[in-house]
Amino acid sequence: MPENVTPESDVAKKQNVAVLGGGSFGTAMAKVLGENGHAVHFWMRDEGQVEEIRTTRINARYMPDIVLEGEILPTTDLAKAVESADVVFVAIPSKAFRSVIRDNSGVFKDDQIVVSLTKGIEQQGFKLMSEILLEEIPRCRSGVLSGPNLAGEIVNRELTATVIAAKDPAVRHTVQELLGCDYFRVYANVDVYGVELAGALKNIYAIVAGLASAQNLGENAKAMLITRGLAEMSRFAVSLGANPMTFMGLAGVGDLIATCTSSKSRNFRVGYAVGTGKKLDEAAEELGQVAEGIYTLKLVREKSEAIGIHMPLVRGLYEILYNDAPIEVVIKNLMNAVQNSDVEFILPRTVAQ
Ligand SMILES: NC(=O)C1=CN([C@@H]2O[C@H](COP(=O)(O)OP(=O)(O)OC[C@H]3O[C@@H](n4cnc5c(N)ncnc54)[C@H](O)[C@@H]3O)[C@@H](O)[C@H]2O)C=CC1
Ligand SMILES: O=C(CO)COP(=O)(O)O
Repeated sequence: MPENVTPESDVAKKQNVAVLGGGSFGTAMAKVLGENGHAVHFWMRDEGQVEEIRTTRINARYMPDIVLEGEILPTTDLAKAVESADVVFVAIPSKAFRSVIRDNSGVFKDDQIVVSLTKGIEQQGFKLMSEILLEEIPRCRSGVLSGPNLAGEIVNRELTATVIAAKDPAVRHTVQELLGCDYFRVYANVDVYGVELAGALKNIYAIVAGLASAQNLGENAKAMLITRGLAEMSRFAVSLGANPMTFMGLAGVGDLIATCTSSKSRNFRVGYAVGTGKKLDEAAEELGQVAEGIYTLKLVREKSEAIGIHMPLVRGLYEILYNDAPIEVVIKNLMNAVQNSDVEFILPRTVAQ
């Protein structure tokens, strides 16, 4: 059978799985897994939230209108959740990802499958979540899930596709079997770094798109920003070892489309708020949920300058968010920069002398 086709069944009908993180995306994935007939050990820190889900089957803070069907087992006992599970999904924001895994590294089992759902980059050392898993729990088999996956749509069973990226084919097949259903399709990739970096980088361009929307820029401008965002993020990722073709897939262009065109994206909403004159802190505070792009922007700006990769949208957005640069000045500078190659894998970019 070809590598990219899911075998009949690697996974017995019902599995024990764990979802770590009780926010929007943890809840969305717990819901899919529960509806697919699996026992979901759903870990979160807050005892009140556990009690609420246990008694009402609703995670009121993050998904107030959604009833979680199936065998959902909320708990504050991470060790018990992980020990009970064959496969662990981690939906913890990047800022806390390492500490949660490190503090509990002893409870993971040899060869256990651990899948990151997180779209961010660690502040120290520019580490992606799969790299953190490899460092903290090298005994486990890891994968990353990324794609155009707005949690608020998935919980309403709106048709969605995603990507599981893992080197180990058994990890890819297992995750396809666990999550796939008539509203959720799981495609496979082996370019773990590319898929993961795409998911983190697109958050930056979702902020840009929100800002453009607030400024009432037209459809041409929106298309320009999304496409140049794609050029910029793939240039950066390829320089770090990602496969450029990954950016043509769901985790690249797919996720850019979903988040750059919708106010359902929290990153888009932060950009929109700043575009209407709010300060970044105020916009983030009002959101009340994680917008990873705010932190990713800082790290990518620093990294791109260190390795000499041209990222004008990153630089411009950084100036607006962190140095209070006037939006119209940044736009003017971007529009008057050197007119360069469209697709630089075909025609190399002209580098200014
Ligand atoms: N919401 C979405 O549509 C999607 C989100 N993601 C990614 O999933 C990750 C998680 O995001 P969301 O669930 O949406 O965020 P959220 O803001 O809705 O929830 C974050 C959750 O993490 C918990 N948390 C924070 N620090 C923690 C710690 N130290 N220990 C334990 N729990 C902690 C919070 O209590 C909260 O339950 C992010 O990296 C995001 O980019 C990926 C795909 C879609
Ligand atoms: O990654 C996402 C959808 O694919 C979620 O985006 P936000 O974090 O901007 O809401």
